[in-house]
Amino acid sequence: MELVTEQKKTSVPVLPWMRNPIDNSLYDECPLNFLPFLDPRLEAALYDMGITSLFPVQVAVWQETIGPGSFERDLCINSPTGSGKTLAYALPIVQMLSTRATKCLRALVVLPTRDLAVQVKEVFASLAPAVGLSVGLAVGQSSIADEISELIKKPTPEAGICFDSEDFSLGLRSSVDILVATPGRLMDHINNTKGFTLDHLCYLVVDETDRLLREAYQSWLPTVLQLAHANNQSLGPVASNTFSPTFGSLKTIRRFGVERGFKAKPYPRLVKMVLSATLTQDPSKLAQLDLHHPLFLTTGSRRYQLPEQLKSLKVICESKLKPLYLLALLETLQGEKCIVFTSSVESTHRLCTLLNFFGDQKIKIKEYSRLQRQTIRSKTLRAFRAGEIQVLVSSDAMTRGMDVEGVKNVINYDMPAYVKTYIHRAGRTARAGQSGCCFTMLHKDEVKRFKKLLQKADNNSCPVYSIPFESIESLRSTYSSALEKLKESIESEKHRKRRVGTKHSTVMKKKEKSA
Ligand SMILES: Nc1ncnc2c1ncn2[C@@H]1O[C@H](COP(=O)(O)OP(=O)(O)OP(=O)(O)O)[C@@H](O)[C@H]1O
Repeated sequence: MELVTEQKKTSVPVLPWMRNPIDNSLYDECPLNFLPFLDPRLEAALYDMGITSLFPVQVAVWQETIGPGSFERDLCINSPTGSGKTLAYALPIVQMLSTRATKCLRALVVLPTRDLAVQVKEVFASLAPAVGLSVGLAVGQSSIADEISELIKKPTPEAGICFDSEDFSLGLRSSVDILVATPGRLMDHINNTKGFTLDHLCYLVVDETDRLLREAYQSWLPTVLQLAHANNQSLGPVASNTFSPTFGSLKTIRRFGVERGFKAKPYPRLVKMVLSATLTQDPSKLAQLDLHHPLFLTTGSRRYQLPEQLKSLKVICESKLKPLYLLALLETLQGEKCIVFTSSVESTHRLCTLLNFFGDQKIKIKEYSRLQRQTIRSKTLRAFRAGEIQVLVSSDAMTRGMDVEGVKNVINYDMPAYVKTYIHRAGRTARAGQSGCCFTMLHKDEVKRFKKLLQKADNNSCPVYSIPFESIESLRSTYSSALEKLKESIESEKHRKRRVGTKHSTVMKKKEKSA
């Protein structure tokens, strides 16, 4: 079995352009006042964000975009969690678009989840207004009608002039220069929103690429590429004067990429930037992105890299006493901000309910999972950011990309099944050069498997973190009553669900009858 896996691993070819990457770690941090070509308005906006220098990956990307690289190649960026990938793409895109005279949708950033998109939009929103650009969000946070009115500007009818509906839709324009979207809502707008067009798109960012490529999401990627490609052709040297009547004399000039082996003939293209802390190397997956002469930027020589300031620790415990070990561990962490990961939404709910039945807690513990409504999730996240909640028990909804200041610890209540999951979960701490700990709770039978998993992230150091025996003993007396309460709570939830289900089906039957 092992042998087969090994053979499989070695038989996957690494794409030639991935063999000689640029190493981000060879760059030093660069103070803003030394960064070449940085627009002074953006420099001021960065200072306002509390940023005084750029991190290595940001300097490397700046070189390849605004610097001598000049956006000539598509960029594939593999860089550890918390290393600052968002600003690495946001800053050059905003700077490039700062000279645009007319508003239309030029940059599209796609992310896998709503919370992540909201977070990234905030980074753009801290920069873009400084140079007169607007940023929109298409994630389904508000109603589609509200979203459309944020994204599309209607023509203002002049006094005495009456538009018929066709004229009216011709006058629709984008209200935003940059759009941050999740694939589902993006497709809704592509398919249904009048005036929404990718005709003028110059930059496409696919963040958390490996996650987004795993899911087809109504073929969002081929659709975006096809729409952009169709426009590329209409923007070709011959047809470069043919533009959508919507924009009158407005011309969209894309970057002119020079394809090697293409007789150095320039042609307009959509610039792509794809990023992850665990970027796929699978040629068939990367082929979906249709990259132009891609340049690979990675950090260090290893495929996967954990943040430098991250300490990995393991807690060995008996399965049936695991909640007690967790509580005792949380006690030793003394209310520091902490995320506890479980393997499913159901176990997240059960564990969080159980922990709260222990009573007499000095720390506030809340659940965060896809089972919950978005409004509840957003409220929980806000409270966690504000420090009103100290512990989040989370399913993998929190695993990728989420950036919450001051998270000191991550606890894997259930051992992650894959190294990529370990990397993304652990990466919620030790961000932006800060220190942090990732504890993994293991039964002794899991220790060997976990060691192998960590080795894939080149981590051979994961000492045991001991929980004092007395701490466990002191919790035992409340354990059985907490378990009893959990059982009752789950039962009553089941009843409630059944009642709601019956009520719903009675209403449906009545409706059918009256129809
Ligand atoms: N140049 C900088 N100076 C100080 N802080 C920075 C800088 N760049 C980014 N940060 C901060 O670092 C944190 C991590 O950044 P970001 O979320 O972009 O990381 P990431 O590489 O995308 O991580 P992940 O892979 O987990 O998504 C954020 O809080 C961000 O504000």
